[in-house]
Amino acid sequence: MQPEFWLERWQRGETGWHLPEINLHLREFWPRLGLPSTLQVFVPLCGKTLDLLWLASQGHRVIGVEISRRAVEEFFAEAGLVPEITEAGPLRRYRADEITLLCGDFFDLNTDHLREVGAVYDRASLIALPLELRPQYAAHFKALVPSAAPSLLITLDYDQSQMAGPPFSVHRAEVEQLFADRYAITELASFDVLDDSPNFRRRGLTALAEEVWRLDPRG
Ligand SMILES: C[S@@+](CC[C@H](N)C(=O)[O-])C[C@H]1O[C@@H](n2cnc3c(N)ncnc32)[C@H](O)[C@@H]1O
Repeated sequence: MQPEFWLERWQRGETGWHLPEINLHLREFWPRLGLPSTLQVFVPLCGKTLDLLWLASQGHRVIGVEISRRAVEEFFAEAGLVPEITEAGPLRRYRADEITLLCGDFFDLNTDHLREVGAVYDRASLIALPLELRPQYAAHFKALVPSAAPSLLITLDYDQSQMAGPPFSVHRAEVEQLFADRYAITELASFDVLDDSPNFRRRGLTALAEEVWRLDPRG
């Protein structure tokens, strides 16, 4: 997916992935990771998710990256926060209280941006990327995210021949292929969500699972 695809989706307000509430799986499974609230949490491809606010409410410092300036500015405006804006290399840093959003391309992030990260929450970023880009995403992720940081990952799994993405289907085998060199991977839950997704049913899906993964750094 080219950046223009996402910028146009935001421009046209076609943001069906955006939830009007905190993600239920985040609420349920994040506490099970047992992470100290002192950790900074990285949220890749964050959109304007309210999950950023929930993570901050748990005491975490939060850093997200999002390519759409509209998404970033709407996030702060809708949260009633006035961010301080500074340049951060090719990205633009918006910061208010404990939440920092880097506006720009994930692939332009460098180790300095994520130096303090201690955990990751990824909902719907891996599945936003086409098959050929996911290995690059995972490689860049592993190069930048400090090696001790665990992740909570939320993906979708369906028969990719029934529907073109995004969202793309990511099977267990691919999660393993992308991340098993660095992380022990545990599937925490798999939910049948086809009934919650009439749009995807209309597009031809006969089964749709939402899967929650825990990625723990090895050694
Ligand atoms: C499917 S949405 C998920 C948003 C968010 N994680 C959520 O749960 O609401 C994917 C987001 O990634 C952003 N995005 C896509 N490619 C990106 C890139 N290369 N760098 C930064 N953000 C990107 C899009 O603008 C979009 O907001």
